[in-house]
Amino acid sequence: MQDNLNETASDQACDPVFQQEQDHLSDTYAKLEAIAKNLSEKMERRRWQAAKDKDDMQGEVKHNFASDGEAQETYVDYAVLNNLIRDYNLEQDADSERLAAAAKLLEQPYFAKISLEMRAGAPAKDIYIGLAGVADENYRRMVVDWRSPVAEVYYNQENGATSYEANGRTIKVNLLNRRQFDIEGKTLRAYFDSDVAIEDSLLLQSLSAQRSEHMKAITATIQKEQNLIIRHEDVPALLVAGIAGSGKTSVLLQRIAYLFYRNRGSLDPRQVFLISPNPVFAKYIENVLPDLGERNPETITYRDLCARLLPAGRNPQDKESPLELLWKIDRAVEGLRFELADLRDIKFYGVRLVSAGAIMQLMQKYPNVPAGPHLVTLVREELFNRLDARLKQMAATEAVQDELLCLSLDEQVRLFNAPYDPQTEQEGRDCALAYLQERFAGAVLAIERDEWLRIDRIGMRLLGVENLPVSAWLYLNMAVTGLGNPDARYVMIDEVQDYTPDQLAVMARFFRRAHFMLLGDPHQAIRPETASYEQIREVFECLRGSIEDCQLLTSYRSTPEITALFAGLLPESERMQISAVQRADQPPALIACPTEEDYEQNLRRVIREASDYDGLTAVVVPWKSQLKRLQKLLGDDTPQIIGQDRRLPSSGVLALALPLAKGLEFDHVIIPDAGASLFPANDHVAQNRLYTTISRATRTITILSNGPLTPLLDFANQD
Ligand SMILES: Nc1ncnc2c1ncn2[C@@H]1O[C@H](COP(=O)(O)OP(=O)(O)OP(=O)(O)O)[C@@H](O)[C@H]1O
Repeated sequence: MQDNLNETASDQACDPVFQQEQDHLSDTYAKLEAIAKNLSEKMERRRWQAAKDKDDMQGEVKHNFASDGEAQETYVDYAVLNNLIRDYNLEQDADSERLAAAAKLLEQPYFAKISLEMRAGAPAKDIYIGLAGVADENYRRMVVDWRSPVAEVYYNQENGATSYEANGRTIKVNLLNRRQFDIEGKTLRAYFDSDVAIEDSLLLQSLSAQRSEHMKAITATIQKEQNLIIRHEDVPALLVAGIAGSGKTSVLLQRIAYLFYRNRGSLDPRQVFLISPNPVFAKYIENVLPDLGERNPETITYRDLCARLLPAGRNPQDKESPLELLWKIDRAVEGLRFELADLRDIKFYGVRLVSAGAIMQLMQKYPNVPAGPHLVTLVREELFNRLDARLKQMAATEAVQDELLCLSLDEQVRLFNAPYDPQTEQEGRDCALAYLQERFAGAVLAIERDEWLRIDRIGMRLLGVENLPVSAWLYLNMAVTGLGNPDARYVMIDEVQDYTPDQLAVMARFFRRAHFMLLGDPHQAIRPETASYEQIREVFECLRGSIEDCQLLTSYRSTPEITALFAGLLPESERMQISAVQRADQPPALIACPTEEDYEQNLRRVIREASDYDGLTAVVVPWKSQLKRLQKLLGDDTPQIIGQDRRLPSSGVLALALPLAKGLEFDHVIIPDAGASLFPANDHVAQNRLYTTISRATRTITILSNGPLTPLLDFANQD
């Protein structure tokens, strides 16, 4: 590998390759500036021209509806005007996308170059790869997007004969050189030519940079095993098992960016869901996709999802349902027939708008349609009509007309844009209908949400279970009514090991047409009831047909010393496969304090010292309740406590519980008490908690205990 990282400015001046690349960069940068300037001017001109054309044409439209023919002519004029505006908008949108790409590239025009021999003996073709693609005025590619097919060769990290896939074809090429750049704006700082796959100077350089309060994109340094996942073909479910810090979240976000690129124009961010473990995590990752020039997908927690689907007042957090119960629902629903007691009146403000009996009669109109989503859809449509008819009937009554007269003047103006003063009977009825439609808007929602079905009663009848747990209730609702999101095309679940099997089954069924990507680490399961990888496979094989597996075994987050410490908690066969790429740093500090006094002194000391460190230090306890103990012990010296809705600061010392620290990383981690009472030996879940906590650290880890350290760490003390 050739590396000019340590070259001084004068060395660089003598390096002809450096000079050539700097010249190429300067040239590219100047072209990018010109492209951005031209686009801005073109857009400004178009804006002006569009406004003028619109004014001119609006002046010419006659607004004449006197006869059918004249009305027809007016409509045609409007259509022409609308088309003109649409064409302007389309052109403006396309240019605004190009301008955004050019602006992005002005920050860093590219980060790599591959020199390819496309055919044996043909001259090498240099391809520069950047965050976006851009062509010059002759339509020659100056920079190709990192997601374009040919860029795959860069990520394959293999010099010599290699290939990439484009339009379903495998294209064989010879990679002569793979060059990485450290560039800022128009300045080339360094370049690295790598001919050995595993050496990646840019990666080392990027990893040695201090972490920040927000996650960063890893576009320039995506590794081969990560790239396989990012560019994976669409499958019903892809299950990724990656050790702590192996880039699962990074890969997930890069994949979303890749999907938006590959499906440009057809994939809307609202069709992609990211199920995030908690709001702090969602804030931690929220900048990555916008920095890549893409919009964020719908990011929600499982709890939020349930809250949206459950009836008001029902707590989304609840005991879990055994998978068997869910599978039983599928079987039971097959023979279901609705009974009157399964239905409830649609009733608001004491007014029965549609009775359960009337709903039953509607159902009887379809004797051959079995109970289930199809029948529910038919009845739902009928109910909308019924409600409409009922409101119209009510609007004609004197009682409602009287109510209108009693409305305050403000209310009348808000509802009818003028004081209520109908000139005809029909006008009076129209006003009354508008009033009733607003008053009973909840009824429309209740019909939409199929609240006229008593899911609990149906569950009781079919399954003999009273008060169905949340997931069983949702699952039954989906089976009976077809509740779900059929428009979602991709669903990404991060920290998949933290969900129970029934929660996963609810998501697999709710997003019934989506491709799932499930990322997790079985060793980071910190609650006993969550799904094992075998159970995850069972759920997705059962509900989505099949599941494919991928692994990530390199730690990018932590130093080799920290990686060895958390890997030491794993069985030997797994430990042997794990590697770290960071540069070596300080060994972990393990401090077992013989007395209470000694413990308090040491804890105060390490927290005090941490406040002078560069970067962010987290004091991580296993549960929220431990934070109270910490406060009791340290009083005013307790670090700032981070709760659910907080953003992470960029530096300082903070304290938080492990469930919230999951998925995040900190420069320094302090485990205030790693004694046997919190981390008992032979306790698999406690071992996972320790593994997860240690692996949050990027640079240093300090572990204290009041008394002896947990026997789980005996291996570390022996070294
Ligand atoms: N290819 C890469 N190039 C540069 N940095 C990387 C790369 N892969 C991962 N990283 C960095 O490693 C750290 C860990 O990545 P990430 O949080 O995505 O891992 P993870 O597997 O989701 O972690 P965990 O499961 O432990 O929460 C991040 O700082 C990320 O930027």
